[in-house]
Amino acid sequence: MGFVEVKELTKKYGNFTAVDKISFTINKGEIFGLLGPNGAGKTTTISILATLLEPTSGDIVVDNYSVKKHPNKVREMLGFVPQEIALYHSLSAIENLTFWGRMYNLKEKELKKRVDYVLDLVSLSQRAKEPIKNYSGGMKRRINIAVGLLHNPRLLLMDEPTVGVDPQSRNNILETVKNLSKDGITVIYTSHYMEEIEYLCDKVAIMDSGEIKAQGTVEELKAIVGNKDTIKVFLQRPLSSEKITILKNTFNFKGEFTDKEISFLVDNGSDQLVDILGKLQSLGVEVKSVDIIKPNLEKVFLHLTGKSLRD
Ligand SMILES: Nc1ncnc2c1ncn2[C@@H]1O[C@H](COP(=O)(O)OP(=O)(O)OP(=O)(O)O)[C@@H](O)[C@H]1O
Repeated sequence: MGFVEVKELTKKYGNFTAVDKISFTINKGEIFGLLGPNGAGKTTTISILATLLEPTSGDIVVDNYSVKKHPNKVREMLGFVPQEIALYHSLSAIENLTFWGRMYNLKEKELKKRVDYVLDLVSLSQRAKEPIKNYSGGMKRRINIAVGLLHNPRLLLMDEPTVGVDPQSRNNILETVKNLSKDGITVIYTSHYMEEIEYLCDKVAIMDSGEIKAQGTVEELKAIVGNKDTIKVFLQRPLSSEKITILKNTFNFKGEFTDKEISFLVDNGSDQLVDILGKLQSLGVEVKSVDIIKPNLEKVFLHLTGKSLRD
């Protein structure tokens, strides 16, 4: 039994099904990614987990407590970082955090310690006394994350936490999430940025149109498209059909030949590159440039849904 069990979860808004019978399991301390484009149903799923929305059918169980039967028990365990920033702009970071800490009923002595701790975690201790209105969007979002961590949750829900943030804050957020997981906190992270999901997540569910199209580790998902590198060789001159036949007979791995480029699907692109270029040269093929493309979740998404993640 996992720490979080999502069981045939469905959410309808009127006649429209936003989440359609999805199921997944998350173990304690894992970072679980929900990857999908806008409208896939990620926020709806995470809002049900946060006990802000009720499921139409199905259930989510966190550490044996159902969001339907024991929402208060679930709420105690989780920290929620929503997409919208809910901070008082004229107050400082410390004042905002203290306000939220009191909402969580933290005792004053404990509260002060936790405020210092979470500010350090998001690397904003130095700026903590300034009003939030002086902060960049990314810094505000980091304070939002600090709020979600104040009461020491065992499960942290993060809904697209890096949308619209500067690169420095983005890196800080990604490193914070990694460190939380090392401390045993379970994290659910939604995003439409596949690079973040690949970097962070132990397991991933690919969502589209309210459904989970595939789930597993990043490696397992990449294996759906073959888990091979593509070496693209761009040509100086178009190849004759005779030359293409010779090339096809020479290279015994899978490849695609057009008159302007040749793509090879290989196990380890950088190891095979020199050999491939050497063979092409000996056959008189003039090469303009070369690109090695690693398999990624974007390719997997395209393969599963027929569309791009960033449509
Ligand atoms: N309150 C609502 N009433 C009606 N439809 C809704 C409501 N909330 C969301 N939807 C619809 O449900 C679908 C899933 O939305 P959801 O916000 O869960 O997706 P998402 O993957 O989180 O995308 P985003 O990144 O845009 O938030 C969308 O088509 C959205 O328009």
